[in-house]
Formats: sequence, C-alpha cells, structure tokens
Amino acid sequence: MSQPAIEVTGLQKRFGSQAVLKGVNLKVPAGTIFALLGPNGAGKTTLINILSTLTAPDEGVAKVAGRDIVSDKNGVKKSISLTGQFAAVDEMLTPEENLRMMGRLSGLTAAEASARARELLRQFDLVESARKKVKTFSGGMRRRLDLAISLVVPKPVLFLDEPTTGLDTISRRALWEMILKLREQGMTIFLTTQYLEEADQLADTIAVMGGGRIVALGTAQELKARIGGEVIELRNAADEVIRTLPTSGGIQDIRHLLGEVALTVPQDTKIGIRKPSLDDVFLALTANPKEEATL
Ligand SMILES: Nc1ncnc2c1ncn2[C@@H]1O[C@H](COP(=O)(O)OP(=O)(O)OP(=O)(O)O)[C@@H](O)[C@H]1O
Repeated sequence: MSQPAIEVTGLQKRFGSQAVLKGVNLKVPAGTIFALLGPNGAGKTTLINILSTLTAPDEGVAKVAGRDIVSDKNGVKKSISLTGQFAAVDEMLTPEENLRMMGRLSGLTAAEASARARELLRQFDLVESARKKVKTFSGGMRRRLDLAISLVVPKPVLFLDEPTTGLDTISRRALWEMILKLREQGMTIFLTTQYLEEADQLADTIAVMGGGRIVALGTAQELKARIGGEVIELRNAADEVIRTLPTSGGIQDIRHLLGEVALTVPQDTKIGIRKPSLDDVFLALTANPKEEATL
C-alpha cells in the first residue's frame, strides 16, 4: 500500500492546565475521506490546526503528504488546502473576481487564472452567481466559494473544519456531492463534523474523539456493529422519542429491559425496535471515553 496521506502518532497538546489532546494516533490512506467526529470542545479544531501547521504540538509526530508538520512546515503547507482559514474572500468582489485574484496571488498568469476561475465556478455550481457580489450570497453559496477558492491550486490533501455547519439540508447535500467528487479526483480529505449523518454519508473512515483521544475508529458500518443488534425506542403520545435502549434483539433481553422501564414511563408509551444509527454509537462512545480505540 502507498504511504498514508496523514499519519499521526502520540500527538499531545495542552492549553495551560487543560490537556486537550492526550495521545492521538491515526492514519488516513491517500485518496480517502476521513471524518473526525466529536462533541463541542473535544479537540477537533485543535487537531486540524496542528496538522495544518497553524498550531505546534507539545508531543508526538505527525506527517502530512509524507512531510513532518514540525520540521517541514513549508512542505506541509505546499501540500494542503484548508478551507475557510487561508481563503481571504473579498465580499465586495464577485466570486469570479475572487477566484481570479487568488489565482494571480498563487502565481498563475492572467489567462490561467481566468480559465481556472471559470472551471471552478462550473464545478461548484456558481456560474449563475458569478457576477453577483459575494456579500449578497447565501450561506451555502458562500461555503461553496470558500471551497472553490481553497482549490485554485489543487493540493493532494484538503482539510475541512465543519464544512456544512449552519447550512440547510439542500445546501449540505450539494456540498457533500462536491466533496465526494474531490475524492474521485484523487484528493485526500480530512474533515471534522458534529453531524453524524455527514460522517455516515461521506467518510471511508470515521474516528470518534472523546476525552482527548480517538475512542473509536472504523467504517460507519463497523461502528454501528459495535453497539450490537438493535435499539428499542420508547415514544410518548406525541411520538417523541423519550428513551433508547440498546438490546441484543433476543426476546429475553427485550423482556428484561422493558420490565425494568415499564414502571417508570407513562402508560401510553409506545415501543419500536430499529437498527442502531451512528447517533447511538456516538452517544454510547462519548458518554464514557476512557479507552483508546484499537488501531
Ligand atoms: N488557543 C487556545 N487557548 C486556550 N484554550 C484553547 C485554545 N484553543 C482551544 N482551546 C480549548 O481546547 C478545547 C478544545 O477546543 P477545540 O476547538 O479543539 O474543540 P472542538 O472539538 O473543535 O470543538 P467545537 O466543535 O466546539 O469547535 C476547548 O476546551 C477550548 O476551549
């Protein structure tokens, strides 16, 4: 197998007395999408900032595109795009002008910059808004432009910190399509998200962060399989979920679980049984993040 696009061993970071990363280990194969999931404050942005050389680690080793993030910072910077951070969007310009400007700043000739701008406007579905000022853009359009700007000069590794936070469902799905196309073009994508569905839809590998460590690592299917067979869902009269209970799905286990809760829930509670979702995995894993995942 070719060398991983990202390789992290024993990464630690503290801010004052707060240990944010307590020994993170991970590998991201080239040409895949890796999603880092975790609750607020889990350290996801800190990890992305370290891997993109914006923050120095205290301990540990990390290589991005084969280059060391501490001893070869410039080499790493040349190999990565980081959406939303390096992208200096001028609100008073059109997306076309922004893209051309970024192209010129990146060393393209005027003709090359125009050609690349046209290509990216098409790829990110911005042709119709190409001549509107960015300040009039919706959140979804703005996010697509941020992504396009960071790709003016294509790099092998792309970091996306919560790429779809705050977007509506349609804009989110449109962005997912675009991210999947980037993988088809051979790019390695490392993204952080709080949306389990996003990780489920996009990622080849999902890592769940909790307590400063990776507490689970695998495909969406593997993570769902970890918490066993089925989930019992209890709903109130308004059809709202009031409890979920993991179960093996066997009759004895279900009888035992329902026996335990029957007296504590309203009489008109209804039950349903379904396969576990990534949400169930996430809640189960981040509730008690003591162990590190086996890598
Ligand atoms: N520069 C800093 N100085 C001090 N503390 C920091 C700094 N950066 C992050 N932290 C702290 O480190 C912890 C992890 O923050 P981080 O932003 O990495 O989490 P996150 O998983 O990205 O969360 P969110 O989803 O809310 O963005 C938080 O408690 C935060 O307050």
